[in-house]
Amino acid sequence: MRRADAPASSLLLARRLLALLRTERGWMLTGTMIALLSTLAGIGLIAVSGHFITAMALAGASGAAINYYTPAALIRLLAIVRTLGRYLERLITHDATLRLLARLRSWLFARLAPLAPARLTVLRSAELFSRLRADIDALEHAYLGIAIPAVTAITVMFSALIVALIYMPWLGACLAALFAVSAWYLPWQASQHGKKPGAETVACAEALRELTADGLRGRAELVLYGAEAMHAERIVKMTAQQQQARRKLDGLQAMGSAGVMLCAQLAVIGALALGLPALHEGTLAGPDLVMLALLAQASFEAVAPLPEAWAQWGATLASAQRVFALADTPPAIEEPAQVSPTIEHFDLSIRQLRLRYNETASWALDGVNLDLPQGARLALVGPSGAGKSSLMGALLRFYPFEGRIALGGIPLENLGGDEVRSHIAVVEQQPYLFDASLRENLKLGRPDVTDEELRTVITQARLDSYVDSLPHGLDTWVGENGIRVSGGEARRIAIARALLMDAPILILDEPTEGLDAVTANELYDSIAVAARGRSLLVITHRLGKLCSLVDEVAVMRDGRVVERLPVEAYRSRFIPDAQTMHEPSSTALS
Ligand SMILES: Nc1ncnc2c1ncn2[C@@H]1O[C@H](COP(=O)(O)OP(=O)(O)OP(=O)(O)O)[C@@H](O)[C@H]1O
Repeated sequence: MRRADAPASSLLLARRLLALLRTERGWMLTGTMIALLSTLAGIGLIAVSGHFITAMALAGASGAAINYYTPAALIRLLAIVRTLGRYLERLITHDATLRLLARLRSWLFARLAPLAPARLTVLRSAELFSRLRADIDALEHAYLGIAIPAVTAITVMFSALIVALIYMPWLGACLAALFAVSAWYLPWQASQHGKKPGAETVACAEALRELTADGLRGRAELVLYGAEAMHAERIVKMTAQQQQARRKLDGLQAMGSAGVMLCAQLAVIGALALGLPALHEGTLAGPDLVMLALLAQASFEAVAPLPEAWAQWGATLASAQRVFALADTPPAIEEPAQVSPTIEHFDLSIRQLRLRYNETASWALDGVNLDLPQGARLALVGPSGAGKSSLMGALLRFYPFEGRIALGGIPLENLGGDEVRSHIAVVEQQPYLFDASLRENLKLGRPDVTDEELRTVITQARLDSYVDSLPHGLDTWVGENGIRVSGGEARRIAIARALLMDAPILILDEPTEGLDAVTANELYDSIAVAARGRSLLVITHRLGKLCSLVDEVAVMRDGRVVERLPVEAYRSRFIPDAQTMHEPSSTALS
């Protein structure tokens, strides 16, 4: 049953892939046609040249006069078509490939974006990266490595058969048999035997990427625990396994190529064996025999790439299957069918909110009730695992939930995810800085922002002296390979980003966690400016000096808000000396 299903699903995958790439079909078709034309011209050149040289030799020997001009002109034409065709083929097919790549990547990215973060957290980043890169590359290779060789080989075989049948039907039959062996049997055998090592190579490559990425991320721990050699050993073992599988594949490919070459030589022998008697009988001219033998041999040049193309086909389908499976994953959050209603005010109300990360997990939020009226300033405190970040995830419409959250009286389910997030600015504990300039990083939520507006928020976020100290100011590269950004600076950049968003609600997730007292102190001013005129929700384990930013405190424990009280009452409960802010330990809350 499974076997009967397989071709249908392969066909379906191929059709879906073609449909996806239809916007580029003009370029693809042009490239294919030019590739075909230049291959046919190359084969024609060999056959016609053989014919011409033989005819000239025979004419020279017998002293007969022959027409030099027509074949010489034809040879020149074929040579020009072949040379120009090769050049144009490279140009157009590579351009088409790059277009395909861009189209596939942007398509997949657009399909993945709504899956973040709820659906993508189940995939390890290396796996996701591998799918985005290697699988898309494999799909893009389908055009250059499979479609063009297949179309070219089929057309060349068909043309060679017609010519052979016209001159010698038996040569046609002989060629048909040899084409069947080289274009179907050998590639089929290669693909059957190549399945296992092929899958192994892909799996090893993925594992190697994961191992390398993991080793780089955890390099400090590897050095600290003296485990570098052990990690390196695992990489070496995996590389050896990959090389072993690769060797098997290379062996199969070499055997396939040798088989095709053998078929080409057999075709020449066949042409001569069948043609020589005809030559003696006078039913076939000498130049025609040479032309047929050369044509038969040259046709196999077009057949030669087929074993690899065939082997590639299985890997391409496997890649297509993985990519489509990922792209078809339904988003965790369903967007409302109708246009979001206009929000009149920004009161937030949460009732009986429950959230868990999968069907079998325990509830991360288990009946949260909380109000954040417009303009209110509230701190949400609680020990690790109490559910503070989960509450933020639900508010931002990242995760599905039970119960009710309403923004301006409108249930979140009736608002689009982007609509909700456009009203809530978040300053994360560890803001991500893209591998780009500071300007690009700041403009993330507002690409159209003017330099003047940028300057204003930079001043408000107290980033001005930092920006002035940078070698290229706002154009300084700050991402992975750029300058080092301290925890405090990164937080300020995030605050400036949030200010640019101009959202009525601001959420700060552990805004001073990991910062020294001086840096944290400096940050309060920036936060106070960012919070002005907005509802503020500060998420933290320990309130500390953040209490100066809020009026009330909600205490979370075990997925619920267990208490809400004015900030003074909260402080007096835990802090005998409010000036030094001895810790209101999160465990003391429980
Ligand atoms: N992406 C996730 N997948 C599965 N479980 C999760 C995920 N995120 C959080 N949890 C679980 O949900 C519960 C609440 O975690 P959450 O991160 O919301 O708490 P928190 O109060 O923000 O903790 P912290 O202050 O340490 O960040 C915990 O039991 C945690 O293990």
